[in-house]
Amino acid sequence: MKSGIAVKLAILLAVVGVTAAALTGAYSYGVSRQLLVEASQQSLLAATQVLGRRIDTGLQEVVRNLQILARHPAARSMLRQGDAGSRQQLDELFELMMRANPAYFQIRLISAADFGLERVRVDRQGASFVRVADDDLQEKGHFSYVSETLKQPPGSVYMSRITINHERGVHAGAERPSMQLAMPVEDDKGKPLGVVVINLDVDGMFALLAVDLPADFRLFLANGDGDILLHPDHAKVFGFDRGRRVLIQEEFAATAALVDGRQSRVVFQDVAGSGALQSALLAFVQQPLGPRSEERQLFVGLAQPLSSAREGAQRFGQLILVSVLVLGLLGILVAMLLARLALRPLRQLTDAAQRFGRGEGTSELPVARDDEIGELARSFRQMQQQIGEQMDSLQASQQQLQQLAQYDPLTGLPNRRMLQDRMDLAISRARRHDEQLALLFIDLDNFKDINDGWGHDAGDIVLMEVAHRLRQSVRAVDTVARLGGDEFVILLDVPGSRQDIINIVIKLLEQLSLGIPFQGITLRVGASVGISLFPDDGASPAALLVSADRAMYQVKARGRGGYGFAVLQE
Ligand SMILES: Nc1nc2c(ncn2[C@@H]2O[C@H](COP(=O)(O)OP(=O)(O)OP(=O)(O)O)[C@@H](O)[C@H]2O)c(=O)[nH]1
Repeated sequence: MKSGIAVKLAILLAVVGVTAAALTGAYSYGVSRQLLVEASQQSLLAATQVLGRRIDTGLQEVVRNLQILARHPAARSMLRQGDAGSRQQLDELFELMMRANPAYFQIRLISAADFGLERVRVDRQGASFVRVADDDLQEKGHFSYVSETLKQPPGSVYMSRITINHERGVHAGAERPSMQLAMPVEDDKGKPLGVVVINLDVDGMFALLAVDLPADFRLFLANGDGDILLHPDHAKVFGFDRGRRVLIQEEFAATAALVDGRQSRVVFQDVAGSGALQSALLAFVQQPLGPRSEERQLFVGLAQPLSSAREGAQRFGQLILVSVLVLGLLGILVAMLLARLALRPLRQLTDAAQRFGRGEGTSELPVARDDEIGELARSFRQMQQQIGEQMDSLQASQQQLQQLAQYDPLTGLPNRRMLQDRMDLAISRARRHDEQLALLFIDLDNFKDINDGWGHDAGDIVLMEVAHRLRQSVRAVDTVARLGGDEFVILLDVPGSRQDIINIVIKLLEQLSLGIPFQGITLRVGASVGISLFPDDGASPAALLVSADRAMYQVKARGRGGYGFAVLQE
Protein backbone atom coordinates (compact mmCIF):
# COMPACT_ATOMS: atom_id res chain seq x y z
CA MET A 1 0.00 0.00 0.00
CA LYS A 2 2.85 2.37 0.91
CA SER A 3 3.40 3.56 -2.62
CA GLY A 4 1.84 0.90 -4.86
CA ILE A 5 -1.44 2.61 -5.70
CA ALA A 6 0.18 6.07 -5.58
CA VAL A 7 2.83 5.01 -8.09
CA LYS A 8 0.28 3.28 -10.34
CA LEU A 9 -2.07 6.26 -10.19
CA ALA A 10 0.82 8.66 -10.83
CA ILE A 11 2.00 6.55 -13.78
CA LEU A 12 -1.54 6.39 -15.19
CA LEU A 13 -2.05 10.14 -14.84
CA ALA A 14 1.42 10.83 -16.23
CA VAL A 15 0.88 8.48 -19.20
CA VAL A 16 -2.45 10.16 -19.98
CA GLY A 17 -0.87 13.61 -19.64
CA VAL A 18 2.23 12.83 -21.69
CA THR A 19 0.19 11.02 -24.36
CA ALA A 20 -2.18 13.97 -24.65
CA ALA A 21 0.76 16.39 -24.91
CA ALA A 22 2.52 14.14 -27.45
CA LEU A 23 -0.62 13.72 -29.58
CA THR A 24 -1.29 17.46 -29.51
CA GLY A 25 2.35 18.09 -30.40
CA ALA A 26 2.32 15.52 -33.21
CA TYR A 27 -0.94 16.93 -34.59
CA SER A 28 0.35 20.53 -34.42
CA TYR A 29 3.62 19.42 -36.02
CA GLY A 30 1.77 17.66 -38.85
CA VAL A 31 -0.54 20.62 -39.44
CA SER A 32 2.31 23.15 -39.25
CA ARG A 33 4.39 21.07 -41.68
CA GLN A 34 1.52 21.01 -44.13
CA LEU A 35 0.84 24.73 -43.65
CA LEU A 36 4.51 25.53 -44.14
CA VAL A 37 4.65 23.48 -47.31
CA GLU A 38 1.50 25.21 -48.58
CA ALA A 39 2.94 28.64 -47.68
CA SER A 40 6.20 27.69 -49.39
CA GLN A 41 4.27 26.62 -52.48
CA GLN A 42 2.56 29.99 -52.64
CA SER A 43 5.77 31.97 -52.19
CA LEU A 44 7.55 29.73 -54.69
CA LEU A 45 4.80 30.36 -57.21
CA ALA A 46 5.04 34.09 -56.55
CA ALA A 47 8.83 33.98 -57.02
CA THR A 48 8.38 32.10 -60.30
CA GLN A 49 5.87 34.65 -61.56
CA VAL A 50 8.26 37.46 -60.64
CA LEU A 51 10.99 35.63 -62.54
CA GLY A 52 8.70 35.33 -65.59
CA ARG A 53 7.99 39.05 -65.45
CA ARG A 54 11.69 39.76 -65.13
CA ILE A 55 12.28 37.81 -68.36
CA ASP A 56 9.67 39.93 -70.04
CA THR A 57 11.20 43.12 -68.64
CA GLY A 58 14.67 41.90 -69.66
CA LEU A 59 13.47 41.32 -73.22
CA GLN A 60 11.76 44.72 -73.32
CA GLU A 61 15.09 46.23 -72.32
CA VAL A 62 16.69 44.46 -75.30
CA VAL A 63 13.91 45.80 -77.54
CA ARG A 64 14.60 49.35 -76.30
CA ASN A 65 18.29 48.91 -77.06
CA LEU A 66 17.40 47.57 -80.52
CA GLN A 67 15.30 50.66 -81.14
CA ILE A 68 18.18 52.90 -80.13
CA LEU A 69 20.49 51.08 -82.50
CA ALA A 70 18.02 50.75 -85.40
CA ARG A 71 17.20 54.44 -85.31
CA HIS A 72 20.76 55.57 -84.90
CA PRO A 73 21.85 57.71 -87.92
CA ALA A 74 25.17 55.87 -88.07
CA ALA A 75 23.30 52.60 -88.70
CA ARG A 76 21.49 54.02 -91.74
CA SER A 77 24.56 55.77 -92.95
CA MET A 78 26.60 52.59 -92.59
CA LEU A 79 24.06 50.57 -94.52
CA ARG A 80 23.78 53.17 -97.28
CA GLN A 81 27.38 54.26 -97.69
CA GLY A 82 29.55 52.00 -95.53
CA ASP A 83 31.58 54.98 -94.41
CA ALA A 84 34.43 54.47 -91.98
CA GLY A 85 33.11 57.13 -89.60
CA SER A 86 29.80 55.35 -89.14
CA ARG A 87 31.60 52.06 -88.81
CA GLN A 88 33.82 53.49 -86.09
CA GLN A 89 30.81 55.01 -84.34
CA LEU A 90 28.82 51.80 -84.45
CA ASP A 91 31.72 49.67 -83.25
CA GLU A 92 32.01 51.90 -80.21
CA LEU A 93 28.28 52.03 -79.65
CA PHE A 94 27.93 48.24 -79.91
CA GLU A 95 30.83 47.66 -77.54
CA LEU A 96 29.47 50.21 -75.08
CA MET A 97 26.07 48.53 -75.11
CA MET A 98 27.58 45.06 -74.65
CA ARG A 99 29.69 46.32 -71.80
CA ALA A 100 26.49 47.60 -70.13
CA ASN A 101 24.63 44.33 -70.82
CA PRO A 102 26.64 41.27 -69.79
CA ALA A 103 24.05 38.90 -71.32
CA TYR A 104 24.72 40.15 -74.89
CA PHE A 105 26.99 37.79 -76.85
CA GLN A 106 27.02 39.82 -79.99
CA ILE A 107 25.57 42.88 -81.75
CA ARG A 108 25.48 43.12 -85.48
CA LEU A 109 24.34 45.39 -88.22
CA ILE A 110 23.42 43.33 -91.26
CA SER A 111 22.65 44.64 -94.66
CA ALA A 112 19.47 43.75 -96.53
CA ALA A 113 21.57 43.68 -99.66
CA ASP A 114 24.58 41.53 -100.49
CA PHE A 115 22.87 38.34 -99.25
CA GLY A 116 22.60 39.77 -95.82
CA LEU A 117 26.21 40.68 -95.37
CA GLU A 118 27.26 41.63 -91.89
CA ARG A 119 28.37 45.28 -91.91
CA VAL A 120 29.30 45.83 -88.30
CA ARG A 121 29.78 43.11 -85.76
CA VAL A 122 31.11 43.13 -82.21
CA ASP A 123 31.54 39.78 -80.43
CA ARG A 124 32.13 39.14 -76.76
CA GLN A 125 35.32 37.27 -76.11
CA GLY A 126 35.76 36.54 -72.40
CA ALA A 127 36.11 39.87 -70.64
CA SER A 128 36.95 41.77 -73.83
CA PHE A 129 35.25 42.49 -77.15
CA VAL A 130 36.13 41.69 -80.73
CA ARG A 131 35.30 44.22 -83.44
CA VAL A 132 35.19 41.84 -86.36
CA ALA A 133 37.22 42.96 -89.32
CA ASP A 134 35.63 43.39 -92.77
CA ASP A 135 37.25 40.26 -94.09
CA ASP A 136 35.67 38.11 -91.40
CA LEU A 137 32.15 39.43 -91.89
CA GLN A 138 29.73 36.84 -93.25
CA GLU A 139 26.54 36.69 -95.30
CA LYS A 140 23.57 35.90 -93.09
CA GLY A 141 20.63 36.45 -95.43
CA HIS A 142 19.54 32.83 -95.12
CA PHE A 143 19.07 33.11 -91.34
CA SER A 144 15.51 33.83 -90.34
CA TYR A 145 16.60 36.58 -87.97
CA VAL A 146 17.56 38.43 -91.18
CA SER A 147 14.92 37.25 -93.66
CA GLU A 148 12.04 37.35 -91.20
CA THR A 149 13.03 40.65 -89.66
CA LEU A 150 13.15 42.29 -93.04
CA LYS A 151 9.51 41.24 -93.51
CA GLN A 152 8.47 42.81 -90.15
CA PRO A 153 6.33 45.93 -90.16
CA PRO A 154 8.31 49.07 -89.40
CA GLY A 155 9.51 49.39 -85.78
CA SER A 156 8.62 45.83 -84.79
CA VAL A 157 10.97 43.29 -83.27
CA TYR A 158 11.71 39.75 -84.28
CA MET A 159 12.55 37.19 -81.62
CA SER A 160 14.11 33.91 -82.67
CA ARG A 161 13.74 30.57 -81.00
CA ILE A 162 16.21 29.72 -78.28
CA THR A 163 18.82 27.39 -79.76
CA ILE A 164 22.43 26.40 -79.44
CA ASN A 165 24.43 28.79 -81.52
CA HIS A 166 26.30 26.83 -84.20
CA GLU A 167 27.26 29.85 -86.29
CA ARG A 168 30.89 30.11 -87.18
CA GLY A 169 33.32 32.49 -85.51
CA VAL A 170 30.94 33.86 -82.95
CA HIS A 171 33.55 33.86 -80.19
CA ALA A 172 31.98 33.58 -76.72
CA GLY A 173 28.58 32.71 -78.10
CA ALA A 174 29.74 29.60 -79.93
CA GLU A 175 27.82 26.45 -78.99
CA ARG A 176 25.99 28.32 -76.23
CA PRO A 177 22.21 28.67 -75.77
CA SER A 178 21.25 31.89 -77.42
CA MET A 179 18.39 33.89 -78.82
CA GLN A 180 18.44 36.56 -81.46
CA LEU A 181 16.38 39.70 -81.27
CA ALA A 182 16.39 41.82 -84.34
CA MET A 183 14.82 45.01 -85.69
CA PRO A 184 14.80 46.43 -89.21
CA VAL A 185 16.78 49.56 -89.97
CA GLU A 186 14.68 51.63 -92.32
CA ASP A 187 15.28 54.63 -94.49
CA ASP A 188 13.15 57.75 -94.26
CA LYS A 189 10.42 56.13 -96.37
CA GLY A 190 10.24 53.02 -94.18
CA LYS A 191 12.10 50.79 -96.63
CA PRO A 192 14.31 48.28 -94.80
CA LEU A 193 18.01 48.81 -95.39
CA GLY A 194 19.11 46.06 -93.10
CA VAL A 195 18.69 44.70 -89.60
CA VAL A 196 20.29 45.19 -86.28
CA VAL A 197 20.62 41.93 -84.30
CA ILE A 198 21.37 41.35 -80.67
CA ASN A 199 22.48 37.83 -79.82
CA LEU A 200 21.40 37.07 -76.28
CA ASP A 201 23.22 34.73 -73.88
CA VAL A 202 20.19 32.82 -72.51
CA ASP A 203 22.08 31.15 -69.63
CA GLY A 204 23.74 34.42 -68.71
CA MET A 205 20.47 36.32 -68.83
CA PHE A 206 18.80 33.79 -66.54
CA ALA A 207 21.74 33.74 -64.18
CA LEU A 208 21.39 37.51 -63.88
CA LEU A 209 17.64 37.36 -63.42
CA ALA A 210 17.89 34.67 -60.73
CA VAL A 211 20.82 36.22 -58.92
CA ASP A 212 18.83 37.12 -55.80
CA LEU A 213 17.11 33.74 -55.42
CA PRO A 214 18.15 31.50 -52.49
CA ALA A 215 21.18 29.35 -53.33
CA ASP A 216 19.30 26.05 -53.07
CA PHE A 217 16.62 27.11 -55.58
CA ARG A 218 16.96 25.56 -59.05
CA LEU A 219 15.90 27.17 -62.27
CA PHE A 220 14.04 25.60 -65.23
CA LEU A 221 13.21 26.90 -68.63
CA ALA A 222 11.35 25.26 -71.48
CA ASN A 223 10.35 26.59 -74.86
CA GLY A 224 6.79 26.85 -76.14
CA ASP A 225 6.74 23.15 -77.09
CA GLY A 226 8.10 22.05 -73.75
CA ASP A 227 11.70 21.37 -74.82
CA ILE A 228 13.87 21.78 -71.77
CA LEU A 229 16.35 24.65 -72.17
CA LEU A 230 17.50 25.07 -68.59
CA HIS A 231 17.70 22.24 -66.03
CA PRO A 232 20.01 21.45 -63.10
CA ASP A 233 20.88 18.27 -64.98
CA HIS A 234 22.74 19.51 -68.06
CA ALA A 235 22.17 16.21 -69.87
CA LYS A 236 18.51 17.19 -70.19
CA VAL A 237 18.90 20.57 -71.88
CA PHE A 238 18.56 21.20 -75.60
CA GLY A 239 17.82 17.55 -76.31
CA PHE A 240 16.42 18.54 -79.72
CA ASP A 241 19.86 19.89 -80.67
CA ARG A 242 21.26 16.40 -80.21
CA GLY A 243 18.33 14.76 -82.00
CA ARG A 244 16.59 13.52 -78.83
CA ARG A 245 13.96 15.82 -77.38
CA VAL A 246 13.57 16.08 -73.63
CA LEU A 247 10.23 17.61 -72.74
CA ILE A 248 9.24 19.30 -69.52
CA GLN A 249 5.79 17.63 -69.58
CA GLU A 250 7.50 14.23 -69.62
CA GLU A 251 9.90 15.22 -66.89
CA PHE A 252 7.12 16.62 -64.67
CA ALA A 253 3.65 15.31 -65.54
CA ALA A 254 2.04 18.25 -63.71
CA THR A 255 3.39 20.66 -66.34
CA ALA A 256 1.40 19.01 -69.14
CA ALA A 257 -1.57 21.25 -68.29
CA LEU A 258 0.74 24.22 -68.78
CA VAL A 259 2.17 23.11 -72.10
CA ASP A 260 -1.22 22.28 -73.60
CA GLY A 261 -2.56 25.63 -72.46
CA ARG A 262 -5.08 24.46 -69.88
CA GLN A 263 -3.35 26.36 -67.10
CA SER A 264 -0.98 29.29 -66.92
CA ARG A 265 0.76 28.19 -63.74
CA VAL A 266 1.22 24.99 -61.72
CA VAL A 267 2.74 24.22 -58.38
CA PHE A 268 3.41 20.70 -57.16
CA GLN A 269 5.52 18.47 -55.03
CA ASP A 270 8.00 16.07 -56.60
CA VAL A 271 8.72 13.72 -53.70
CA ALA A 272 10.67 11.12 -55.61
CA GLY A 273 13.14 13.68 -56.91
CA SER A 274 14.22 13.75 -60.49
CA GLY A 275 17.70 13.65 -61.98
CA ALA A 276 19.96 16.04 -60.11
CA LEU A 277 17.02 17.14 -57.95
CA GLN A 278 16.16 16.14 -54.44
CA SER A 279 12.55 15.91 -53.32
CA ALA A 280 11.30 19.38 -54.05
CA LEU A 281 8.47 21.81 -54.42
CA LEU A 282 8.17 23.05 -57.99
CA ALA A 283 6.33 25.94 -59.57
CA PHE A 284 6.04 26.61 -63.29
CA VAL A 285 4.47 29.59 -65.02
CA GLN A 286 3.78 30.32 -68.64
CA GLN A 287 5.49 33.50 -69.84
CA PRO A 288 4.10 34.78 -73.17
CA LEU A 289 6.54 36.45 -75.52
CA GLY A 290 5.72 39.00 -78.16
CA PRO A 291 3.39 38.19 -81.12
CA ARG A 292 6.32 38.14 -83.53
CA SER A 293 8.28 35.79 -81.43
CA GLU A 294 9.16 32.43 -82.90
CA GLU A 295 8.88 30.88 -79.45
CA ARG A 296 5.45 32.45 -78.69
CA GLN A 297 5.89 31.52 -75.04
CA LEU A 298 8.36 30.16 -72.49
CA PHE A 299 7.78 28.03 -69.41
CA VAL A 300 9.74 29.21 -66.42
CA GLY A 301 10.13 27.02 -63.34
CA LEU A 302 11.66 27.14 -59.89
CA ALA A 303 12.37 24.24 -57.53
CA GLN A 304 12.85 24.53 -53.80
CA PRO A 305 14.11 21.48 -51.86
CA LEU A 306 11.39 20.13 -49.58
CA SER A 307 13.92 20.06 -46.75
CA SER A 308 14.31 23.84 -46.91
CA ALA A 309 10.53 24.32 -47.20
CA ARG A 310 10.18 22.26 -44.07
CA GLU A 311 13.03 23.88 -42.21
CA GLY A 312 10.64 25.95 -40.13
CA ALA A 313 8.60 22.84 -39.40
CA GLN A 314 11.71 21.07 -38.17
CA ARG A 315 12.51 23.93 -35.78
CA PHE A 316 8.87 23.94 -34.74
CA GLY A 317 9.03 20.16 -34.28
CA GLN A 318 12.07 20.51 -32.02
CA LEU A 319 10.26 23.20 -30.06
CA ILE A 320 7.26 20.90 -29.73
CA LEU A 321 9.49 18.02 -28.63
CA VAL A 322 11.07 20.16 -25.92
CA SER A 323 7.63 21.43 -24.88
CA VAL A 324 6.26 17.88 -24.75
CA LEU A 325 9.22 16.75 -22.65
CA VAL A 326 8.90 19.68 -20.25
CA LEU A 327 5.12 19.32 -20.09
CA GLY A 328 5.52 15.55 -19.65
CA LEU A 329 7.90 16.04 -16.71
CA LEU A 330 5.58 18.62 -15.21
CA GLY A 331 2.68 16.22 -15.79
CA ILE A 332 4.54 13.43 -13.98
CA LEU A 333 5.31 15.71 -11.03
CA VAL A 334 1.74 16.98 -10.83
CA ALA A 335 0.43 13.43 -11.21
CA MET A 336 2.65 12.23 -8.36
CA LEU A 337 1.55 15.15 -6.22
CA LEU A 338 -2.12 14.52 -6.99
CA ALA A 339 -1.73 10.79 -6.35
CA ARG A 340 -0.08 11.51 -2.98
CA LEU A 341 -2.82 13.98 -2.08
CA ALA A 342 -5.54 11.59 -3.21
CA LEU A 343 -4.04 8.72 -1.23
CA ARG A 344 -3.25 10.65 1.97
CA PRO A 345 -6.57 9.78 3.63
CA LEU A 346 -6.12 6.14 2.60
CA ARG A 347 -2.67 6.17 4.17
CA GLN A 348 -4.23 7.70 7.31
CA LEU A 349 -6.69 4.82 7.39
CA THR A 350 -3.90 2.28 6.92
CA ASP A 351 -1.83 3.81 9.72
CA ALA A 352 -4.88 3.83 11.96
CA ALA A 353 -5.58 0.15 11.17
CA GLN A 354 -1.95 -0.79 11.83
CA ARG A 355 -1.84 1.17 15.12
CA PHE A 356 -5.12 -0.39 16.18
CA GLY A 357 -3.75 -3.83 15.25
CA ARG A 358 -0.70 -3.23 17.44
CA GLY A 359 -3.02 -2.16 20.27
CA GLU A 360 -1.72 1.42 20.25
CA GLY A 361 -5.20 2.89 20.46
CA THR A 362 -7.03 5.03 17.94
CA SER A 363 -5.48 7.73 15.77
CA GLU A 364 -6.77 10.59 13.65
CA LEU A 365 -9.10 9.53 10.83
CA PRO A 366 -10.61 11.53 7.96
CA VAL A 367 -14.16 11.03 9.34
CA ALA A 368 -15.26 14.58 8.46
CA ARG A 369 -15.00 14.01 4.68
CA ASP A 370 -18.30 13.63 2.90
CA ASP A 371 -16.99 11.29 0.20
CA GLU A 372 -16.45 7.52 0.02
CA ILE A 373 -13.22 7.80 1.99
CA GLY A 374 -15.08 9.66 4.77
CA GLU A 375 -17.68 6.89 4.78
CA LEU A 376 -14.93 4.26 4.99
CA ALA A 377 -13.27 6.18 7.85
CA ARG A 378 -16.55 6.41 9.78
CA SER A 379 -17.24 2.70 9.28
CA PHE A 380 -13.70 1.97 10.41
CA ARG A 381 -14.12 4.13 13.54
CA GLN A 382 -17.43 2.35 14.30
CA MET A 383 -15.75 -1.01 13.81
CA GLN A 384 -12.93 0.09 16.17
CA GLN A 385 -15.48 1.00 18.83
CA GLN A 386 -17.36 -2.29 18.45
CA ILE A 387 -14.14 -4.29 18.61
CA GLY A 388 -13.13 -2.27 21.72
CA GLU A 389 -16.41 -3.06 23.42
CA GLN A 390 -16.18 -6.73 22.49
CA MET A 391 -12.61 -6.86 23.78
CA ASP A 392 -13.73 -5.31 27.12
CA SER A 393 -16.52 -7.80 27.51
CA LEU A 394 -14.22 -10.64 26.54
CA GLN A 395 -11.69 -9.48 29.11
CA ALA A 396 -14.44 -9.33 31.79
CA SER A 397 -15.58 -12.84 30.86
CA GLN A 398 -12.02 -14.06 30.99
CA GLN A 399 -11.55 -12.51 34.42
CA GLN A 400 -14.80 -14.09 35.53
CA LEU A 401 -13.71 -17.48 34.25
CA GLN A 402 -10.35 -17.09 35.94
CA GLN A 403 -12.13 -16.17 39.18
CA LEU A 404 -14.39 -19.17 38.87
CA ALA A 405 -11.49 -21.43 38.05
CA GLN A 406 -9.38 -20.32 40.97
CA TYR A 407 -11.70 -18.98 43.68
CA ASP A 408 -14.53 -20.35 45.69
CA PRO A 409 -17.66 -18.50 44.62
CA LEU A 410 -19.32 -18.48 48.06
CA THR A 411 -16.50 -17.21 50.25
CA GLY A 412 -14.23 -15.64 47.64
CA LEU A 413 -11.31 -17.64 49.05
CA PRO A 414 -8.82 -19.45 46.74
CA ASN A 415 -10.14 -22.91 45.86
CA ARG A 416 -8.35 -26.25 45.87
CA ARG A 417 -6.73 -25.59 42.49
CA MET A 418 -5.24 -22.26 43.51
CA LEU A 419 -4.18 -23.70 46.82
CA GLN A 420 -2.32 -26.36 44.87
CA ASP A 421 -0.44 -23.63 42.88
CA ARG A 422 0.36 -21.62 46.00
CA MET A 423 1.64 -24.76 47.75
CA ASP A 424 3.84 -25.63 44.76
CA LEU A 425 5.39 -22.18 44.82
CA ALA A 426 5.75 -22.12 48.60
CA ILE A 427 7.35 -25.58 48.69
CA SER A 428 9.91 -24.73 46.01
CA ARG A 429 10.77 -21.47 47.73
CA ALA A 430 11.00 -23.10 51.14
CA ARG A 431 13.19 -25.76 49.64
CA ARG A 432 15.48 -23.12 48.12
CA HIS A 433 15.79 -21.20 51.38
CA ASP A 434 15.68 -24.20 53.60
CA GLU A 435 12.59 -22.93 55.39
CA GLN A 436 9.53 -24.50 56.92
CA LEU A 437 5.84 -24.40 55.96
CA ALA A 438 2.80 -25.27 58.01
CA LEU A 439 -0.49 -26.51 56.65
CA LEU A 440 -3.63 -26.20 58.82
CA PHE A 441 -6.55 -28.44 57.81
CA ILE A 442 -9.70 -26.96 59.36
CA ASP A 443 -13.04 -28.85 59.37
CA LEU A 444 -16.05 -27.28 61.06
CA ASP A 445 -17.66 -29.39 63.75
CA ASN A 446 -21.27 -30.43 63.38
CA PHE A 447 -21.86 -27.95 60.64
CA LYS A 448 -24.56 -30.19 59.22
CA ASP A 449 -26.70 -29.30 62.24
CA ILE A 450 -26.72 -25.63 61.24
CA ASN A 451 -27.90 -26.50 57.80
CA ASP A 452 -30.43 -28.87 59.10
CA GLY A 453 -31.57 -26.57 61.90
CA TRP A 454 -31.55 -23.14 60.31
CA GLY A 455 -31.47 -23.80 56.64
CA HIS A 456 -28.88 -23.77 53.91
CA ASP A 457 -28.70 -19.96 53.89
CA ALA A 458 -27.68 -19.98 57.50
CA GLY A 459 -24.99 -22.52 56.60
CA ASP A 460 -23.78 -20.19 53.83
CA ILE A 461 -23.64 -17.23 56.21
CA VAL A 462 -21.61 -19.29 58.64
CA LEU A 463 -19.24 -20.45 55.92
CA MET A 464 -18.70 -16.87 54.72
CA GLU A 465 -18.12 -15.57 58.25
CA VAL A 466 -15.69 -18.40 58.98
CA ALA A 467 -13.80 -17.56 55.82
CA HIS A 468 -13.68 -13.89 56.85
CA ARG A 469 -12.43 -14.64 60.35
CA LEU A 470 -9.77 -17.06 59.10
CA ARG A 471 -8.54 -14.45 56.64
CA GLN A 472 -8.40 -11.83 59.42
CA SER A 473 -6.45 -14.07 61.69
CA VAL A 474 -3.42 -14.66 59.47
CA ARG A 475 -0.88 -12.51 57.58
CA ALA A 476 -1.35 -11.36 54.03
CA VAL A 477 1.42 -13.71 52.85
CA ASP A 478 -0.44 -16.73 54.21
CA THR A 479 -3.00 -18.47 52.03
CA VAL A 480 -6.52 -19.24 53.30
CA ALA A 481 -8.42 -21.58 50.96
CA ARG A 482 -11.72 -23.44 50.99
CA LEU A 483 -11.42 -27.03 49.81
CA GLY A 484 -15.18 -27.55 49.64
CA GLY A 485 -18.10 -28.15 52.09
CA ASP A 486 -16.99 -27.04 55.57
CA GLU A 487 -13.29 -27.73 54.93
CA PHE A 488 -10.71 -24.91 54.96
CA VAL A 489 -6.93 -24.95 54.64
CA ILE A 490 -4.40 -22.35 55.75
CA LEU A 491 -0.86 -22.39 54.37
CA LEU A 492 1.42 -20.55 56.79
CA ASP A 493 4.49 -19.17 55.00
CA VAL A 494 7.59 -19.31 57.27
CA PRO A 495 5.48 -20.19 60.32
CA GLY A 496 8.19 -19.86 62.98
CA SER A 497 8.37 -22.32 65.85
CA ARG A 498 5.88 -25.03 66.71
CA GLN A 499 4.67 -22.81 69.56
CA ASP A 500 4.09 -19.94 67.18
CA ILE A 501 1.90 -22.26 65.12
CA ILE A 502 0.00 -23.38 68.13
CA ASN A 503 -0.57 -19.73 69.10
CA ILE A 504 -2.02 -19.00 65.68
CA VAL A 505 -4.28 -22.05 65.81
CA ILE A 506 -5.53 -21.14 69.27
CA LYS A 507 -6.27 -17.63 68.07
CA LEU A 508 -8.14 -19.09 65.11
CA LEU A 509 -10.23 -21.37 67.22
CA GLU A 510 -11.07 -18.46 69.55
CA GLN A 511 -12.19 -16.37 66.60
CA LEU A 512 -14.33 -19.20 65.23
CA SER A 513 -15.95 -19.87 68.57
CA LEU A 514 -17.44 -16.40 68.63
CA GLY A 515 -21.15 -16.35 67.76
CA ILE A 516 -22.42 -15.53 64.31
CA PRO A 517 -25.60 -13.45 64.18
CA PHE A 518 -28.30 -14.76 61.81
CA GLN A 519 -31.86 -13.44 61.61
CA GLY A 520 -31.97 -12.39 65.23
CA ILE A 521 -30.30 -15.47 66.64
CA THR A 522 -26.67 -16.35 67.22
CA LEU A 523 -25.19 -19.33 65.51
CA ARG A 524 -22.10 -21.02 66.87
CA VAL A 525 -19.71 -23.37 65.31
CA GLY A 526 -16.53 -25.09 66.36
CA ALA A 527 -13.65 -26.54 64.36
CA SER A 528 -11.06 -29.32 64.42
CA VAL A 529 -7.58 -28.45 63.08
CA GLY A 530 -4.97 -30.87 61.77
CA ILE A 531 -1.42 -29.52 61.29
CA SER A 532 1.28 -30.82 58.98
CA LEU A 533 4.74 -29.35 58.50
CA PHE A 534 7.04 -29.14 55.52
CA PRO A 535 9.35 -30.90 55.06
CA ASP A 536 8.80 -33.18 58.12
CA ASP A 537 5.25 -34.41 57.27
CA GLY A 538 5.39 -34.43 53.47
CA ALA A 539 7.50 -33.21 50.58
CA SER A 540 4.58 -32.52 48.22
CA PRO A 541 1.29 -30.61 48.48
CA ALA A 542 -0.67 -33.87 48.32
CA ALA A 543 1.43 -35.48 51.05
CA LEU A 544 1.13 -32.45 53.30
CA LEU A 545 -2.66 -32.33 52.77
CA VAL A 546 -3.01 -36.02 53.55
CA SER A 547 -0.97 -35.63 56.75
CA ALA A 548 -2.94 -32.59 57.87
CA ASP A 549 -6.26 -34.25 57.00
CA ARG A 550 -5.29 -37.31 58.97
CA ALA A 551 -4.29 -35.17 61.94
CA MET A 552 -7.61 -33.32 61.73
CA TYR A 553 -9.55 -36.67 61.82
CA GLN A 554 -7.65 -37.66 64.85
CA VAL A 555 -8.79 -34.46 66.53
CA LYS A 556 -12.36 -35.26 65.46
CA ALA A 557 -11.91 -38.75 66.84
CA ARG A 558 -10.77 -37.31 70.13
CA GLY A 559 -14.02 -35.40 70.40
CA ARG A 560 -13.67 -32.37 68.17
CA GLY A 561 -12.87 -28.73 69.00
CA GLY A 562 -9.09 -28.69 69.09
CA TYR A 563 -5.92 -29.16 67.06
CA GLY A 564 -3.28 -31.78 66.54
CA PHE A 565 0.07 -32.14 64.72
CA ALA A 566 0.53 -34.84 62.19
CA VAL A 567 3.87 -35.83 63.62
CA LEU A 568 2.39 -36.23 67.05
CA GLN A 569 0.03 -38.85 65.69
CA GLU A 570 2.87 -41.11 64.59
N1 LIG B 1 -24.99 -24.26 53.68
C1 LIG B 1 -24.12 -24.99 53.08
N2 LIG B 1 -23.89 -26.25 53.42
C2 LIG B 1 -22.95 -27.02 52.85
C3 LIG B 1 -22.17 -26.49 51.82
N3 LIG B 1 -21.30 -27.44 51.39
C4 LIG B 1 -21.51 -28.56 52.16
N4 LIG B 1 -22.51 -28.32 53.07
C5 LIG B 1 -23.03 -29.16 54.04
O1 LIG B 1 -22.05 -29.29 55.06
C6 LIG B 1 -22.24 -30.48 55.75
C7 LIG B 1 -20.96 -31.17 56.00
O2 LIG B 1 -21.18 -32.31 56.61
P1 LIG B 1 -20.14 -33.10 57.45
O3 LIG B 1 -18.83 -32.55 57.49
O4 LIG B 1 -20.29 -34.57 57.07
O5 LIG B 1 -20.84 -33.08 58.93
P2 LIG B 1 -20.55 -32.24 60.20
O6 LIG B 1 -21.88 -31.91 60.68
O7 LIG B 1 -19.71 -31.10 60.04
O8 LIG B 1 -19.87 -33.34 61.08
P3 LIG B 1 -18.40 -33.46 61.48
O9 LIG B 1 -17.55 -32.98 60.50
O10 LIG B 1 -18.17 -34.90 61.70
O11 LIG B 1 -18.31 -32.66 62.71
C8 LIG B 1 -23.21 -31.29 54.89
O12 LIG B 1 -24.51 -31.31 55.53
C9 LIG B 1 -23.29 -30.55 53.57
O13 LIG B 1 -24.54 -30.63 52.98
C10 LIG B 1 -22.41 -25.15 51.38
O14 LIG B 1 -21.80 -24.63 50.52
N5 LIG B 1 -23.40 -24.46 52.06
